[in-house]
Amino acid sequence: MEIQTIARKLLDAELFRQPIAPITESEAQLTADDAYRIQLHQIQQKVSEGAVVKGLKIGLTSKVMQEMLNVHTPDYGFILDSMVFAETDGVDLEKFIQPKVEFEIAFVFKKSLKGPDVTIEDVIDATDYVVPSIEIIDSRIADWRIKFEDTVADNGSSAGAVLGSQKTSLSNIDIANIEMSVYKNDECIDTASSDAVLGNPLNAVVWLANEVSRYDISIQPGMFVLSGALSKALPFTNGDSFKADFGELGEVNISFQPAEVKK
Ligand SMILES: C=C/C=C(\O)C(=O)O
Repeated sequence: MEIQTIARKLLDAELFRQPIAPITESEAQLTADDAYRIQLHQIQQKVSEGAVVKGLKIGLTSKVMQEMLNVHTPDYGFILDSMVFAETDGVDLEKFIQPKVEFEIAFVFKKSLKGPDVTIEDVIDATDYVVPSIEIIDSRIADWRIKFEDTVADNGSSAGAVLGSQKTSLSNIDIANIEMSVYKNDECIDTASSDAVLGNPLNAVVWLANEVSRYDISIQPGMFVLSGALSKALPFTNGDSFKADFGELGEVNISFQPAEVKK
């Protein structure tokens, strides 16, 4: 099947909230390169319709997430303006198919980063500040039955991002040693450390900047990058709220509520 045809199926799955069978079931020969081209085709389609790329997400950078989804290679996807929510928004579950939330560190850039030879020093130099963040992931593939190529083609299973308000310069912290506690409806339900992300979230950004350069993509000033989840992705229902407390980085909040109860 053609790249454009598979991209259209995924776009329709998202639009009509009707998940499709794993692409890898019918397209056993699909390569990682094919999958990234399917992803890019959808993003280019949305951009041609007016969407704006605000950032990128890195996925599958922690052991807990790799084990949870049985996919053991990091990947990435794009975050568009329509996917960015404010902490105060009250996100409606009905927008998604089978969503989960993840807690991550977001890097916001003041300089561009263009691979293929990006180093940790380049990332530190290009970073304006970091903020705590939440990613909403969702799968347009039925029951999350994803292989690596399925989630890549499906924009890294991304569906939304929330950035916290506290901005911290990398020079003021040890980004590889940030402790995080996750609260669901005010109860602490998980903890993790930032070194869960490839040993240091900076490694994840280096990886991303070099990977995207294969497609002539660079990280631009003003864009943000989500590091990948520190801890396990969590399901939720309308009425749930989450807080992730990242200690000296501050906290980030999200609540889910149906559109009709929004103020
Ligand atoms: C399938 C998505 C995984 C992530 O977003 C992650 O590990 O952060």
